[in-house]
Amino acid sequence: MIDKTATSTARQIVTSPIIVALDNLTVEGVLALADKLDPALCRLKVGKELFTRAGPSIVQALQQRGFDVFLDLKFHDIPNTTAQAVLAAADLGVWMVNVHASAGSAAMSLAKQKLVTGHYDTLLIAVTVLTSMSQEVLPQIGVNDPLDVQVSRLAQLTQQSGLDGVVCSAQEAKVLKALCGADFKLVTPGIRMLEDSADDQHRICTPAQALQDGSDYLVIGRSITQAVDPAAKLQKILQSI
Ligand SMILES: O=c1ccn([C@@H]2O[C@H](COP(=O)(O)O)[C@@H](O)[C@H]2O)c(=O)[nH]1
Repeated sequence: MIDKTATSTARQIVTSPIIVALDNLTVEGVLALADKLDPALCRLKVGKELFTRAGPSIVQALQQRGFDVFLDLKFHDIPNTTAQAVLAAADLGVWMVNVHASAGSAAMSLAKQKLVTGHYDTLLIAVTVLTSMSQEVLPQIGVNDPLDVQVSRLAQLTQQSGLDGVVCSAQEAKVLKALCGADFKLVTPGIRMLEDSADDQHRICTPAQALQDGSDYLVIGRSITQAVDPAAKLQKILQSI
């Protein structure tokens, strides 16, 4: 087991709300990009693609460069498996980890309880409705309510389960801040500058609008990682907010 005090006390103050999603890159590309970015200006997100390729050592390599890491593995399983996976993530000293809210309250509560009992400071959040999804596709997964109703329902379930916040679209931020309060973190992917392509995202928003509406953290991947000069693109985004 990793000494969690060694990793958690090393955390630095980051004032930027930007979390850069490290997708569509080789492991070497990720490290080269990390070396061009300033840990005071952004956090980094390790998702399923990168973690499956590189494993826990990539988390450590990014932490050693001074970055807070959001481990975005979106655990969705029975309560015991979900909670143990969250604990394993916390043992890596990550700043934030997530589960799917649709795993249910038992899974979310147990995971949070394990973190509290173990005195971990890792934030635990839950995904509501993926930002790539639109109202039209919800019936495919048996949801016939309006999308914003489903997002609010899962956000409230997440809060009642004791978690620190949710992943949602910035389009839902205003409503969720009013519903869940200022301390409940809203982590919003699907962030695009006006000149950016939406790619596979449906519920998108500009960085400035997202913050104005109550997003706490903006997850930005391809707009930065696929830019000719990623550090310059990050600067441009920061200037826009
Ligand atoms: O609802 C969700 C949950 C997670 N994501 C993740 O965020 C990034 C977004 O990347 P972009 O390149 O800026 O579109 C990606 O890693 C997703 O897995 C999300 O988009 N929506």
